[in-house]
Amino acid sequence: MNPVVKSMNPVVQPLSVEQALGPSADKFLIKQPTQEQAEEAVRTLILWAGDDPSREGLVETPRRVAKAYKEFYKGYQEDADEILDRVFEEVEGYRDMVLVRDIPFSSHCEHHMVPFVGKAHIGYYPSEGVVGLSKLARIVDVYARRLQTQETMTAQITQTLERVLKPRGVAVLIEAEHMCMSMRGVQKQGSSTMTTQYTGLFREPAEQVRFFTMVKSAGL
Ligand SMILES: Nc1nc2c(ncn2[C@@H]2O[C@H](COP(=O)(O)OP(=O)(O)OP(=O)(O)O)[C@@H](O)[C@H]2O)c(=O)[nH]1
Ligand SMILES: [Zn+2]
Repeated sequence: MNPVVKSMNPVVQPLSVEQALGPSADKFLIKQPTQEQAEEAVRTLILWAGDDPSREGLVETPRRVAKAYKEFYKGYQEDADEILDRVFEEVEGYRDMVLVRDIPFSSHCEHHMVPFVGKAHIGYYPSEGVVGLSKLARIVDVYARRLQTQETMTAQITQTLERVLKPRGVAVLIEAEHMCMSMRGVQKQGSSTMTTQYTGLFREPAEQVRFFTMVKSAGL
């Protein structure tokens, strides 16, 4: 039986998309709803699920969900180009591939807002210096913590490295499991999706083989 749902606060209404977007559809001009409006939207979804947002176990949930959203989607507040603004040039002429593999990430697909979780592997051939290794992992998080598809995320990471570092080549491989395919819908647990994007030297098939072999070779 459905729980009895008490009336909700009539004053706070969730912001409509039109209100949030204003006259422009430019996503960077989106007016952020207030915390209260975000919490009200969560209450609406709890009702939609069929539960009572005013019962004890759920009464704090809208506040927690709003807080969690700040974390899940903090990439909108971050600028990937700024993260890469420091290049180390004193590397004794090192010019071979730099590969950071097995960078774990969790993201949310833009179609269902359900998690997809996996690993990113990033390789590049430096031109005028190298970038801090942790910065590559930070770039992954900037895009993972937004709504998008795995393909978009792969392309965005590649384009950012290409634009800012101007390397001789970039290779990005992402493998992930999409909860929208395992927890719901077609319900295929364990299937994974791989996406790749290559630029510069990595357009050569032999370089792609080398990259893939290094990604999949035995670890430490
Ligand atoms: N290409 C791509 N598709 C994705 C990604 N994340 C989720 N999807 C897919 O997005 C599609 C959305 O399809 P729709 O038919 O519009 O939505 P749906 O009725 O929920 O589809 P089902 O998941 O098949 O139930 C699904 O096939 C998902 O598997 C992604 O990162 N990349
Ligand atoms: Zn999905």
